[in-house]
Amino acid sequence: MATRNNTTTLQQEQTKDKQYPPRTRNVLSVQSHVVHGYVGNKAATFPLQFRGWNVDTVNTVEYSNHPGYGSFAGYKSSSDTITTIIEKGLLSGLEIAYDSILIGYMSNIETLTKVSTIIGSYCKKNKNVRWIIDPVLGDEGKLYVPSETVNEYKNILKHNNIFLTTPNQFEMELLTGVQIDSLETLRLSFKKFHELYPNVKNIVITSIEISETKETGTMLSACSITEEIETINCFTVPKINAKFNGSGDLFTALLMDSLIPNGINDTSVPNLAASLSKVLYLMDKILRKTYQLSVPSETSMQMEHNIINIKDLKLIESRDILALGNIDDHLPKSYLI
Ligand SMILES: Nc1ncnc2c1ncn2[C@@H]1O[C@H](COP(=O)(O)OP(=O)(O)O)[C@@H](O)[C@H]1O
Ligand SMILES: Cc1ncc(COP(=O)(O)O)c(C=O)c1O
Repeated sequence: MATRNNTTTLQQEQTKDKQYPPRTRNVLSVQSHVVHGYVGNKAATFPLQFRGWNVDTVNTVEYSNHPGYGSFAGYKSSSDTITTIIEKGLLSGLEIAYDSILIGYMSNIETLTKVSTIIGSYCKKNKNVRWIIDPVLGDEGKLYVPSETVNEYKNILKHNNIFLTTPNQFEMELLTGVQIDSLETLRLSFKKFHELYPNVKNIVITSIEISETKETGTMLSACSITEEIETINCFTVPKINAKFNGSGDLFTALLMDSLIPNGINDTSVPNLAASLSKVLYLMDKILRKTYQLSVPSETSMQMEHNIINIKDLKLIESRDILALGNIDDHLPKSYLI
């Protein structure tokens, strides 16, 4: 009896939905790789696979662990190896139809330039491929790449059709030349971004701290789209008293997942602010779980005024969160600035 009921439910689902089961989407993800831990491709792969993606990973570095540990071993992949794998092996050789291409940490400017040239011409020929760029330049006022890299990202964003980019506050400042220290300058930075890079469709600033947020222990995340450049949706994010390695990489992967249809929700093209709201909700749950499993409660109390560094996301332990459905009633609401 139970079996028959289950079958009926499945049949009902199949007729109700446009496509059942959901379509498996394909992404080419060009990021760093660590043997131990979860940054770069290691932070993106499991969540994306779990949510129905084939994830083809090209590893820009192969490290034992991320450098934030204080010691590590490994190597940077040469730009020739990376470009041969992408161009000769995957795009020309196998002619894989990717839904999206995601680029994150590049080990040097030569790799960034070569990889972007290849992806740029692939996307020109295949207009439905979404190119997603997480520009890795620095954080909290500190540049951690050679300064020429900033100009290279500017060129790439200016001369290609980019589906989504996810700079942090400092990266947005570098790309626009506008220092963000108030809601007014935040708005100005988006205006400048749209003027400089009109072919970038969706833009999200991952985390923003200005004097107002510092007083309230919060951060902001904000987004805007080319079709409505005057509209900036802003979310208040409660700040957890920790610095997480890999959170930006996970964030961009989850946002890509939410924005690219899987056949079930094709009827309503996902909207950027709605997708960002879902991702912020999931990030909050995953980071709180990571904190709770990483920091003993006594230490947590002692650490109240000091920021603790959490080297590894607890991604596997967060699989129930990645599977969450019916979260619409709990999602954070945005406000316009
Ligand atoms: N300390 C934190 N407290 C709460 N949320 C955080 C924290 N750090 C990161 N996040 C979440 O992770 C997302 C990605 O942010 P972040 O790691 O700052 O990106 P990036 O790597 O681009 O600097 C943020 O939008 C936020 O939702
Ligand atoms: C090689 C590499 N890739 C990616 C990351 C993740 O960067 P973030 O912590 O800003 O998400 C790190 C962080 O230490 C890293 O060392």
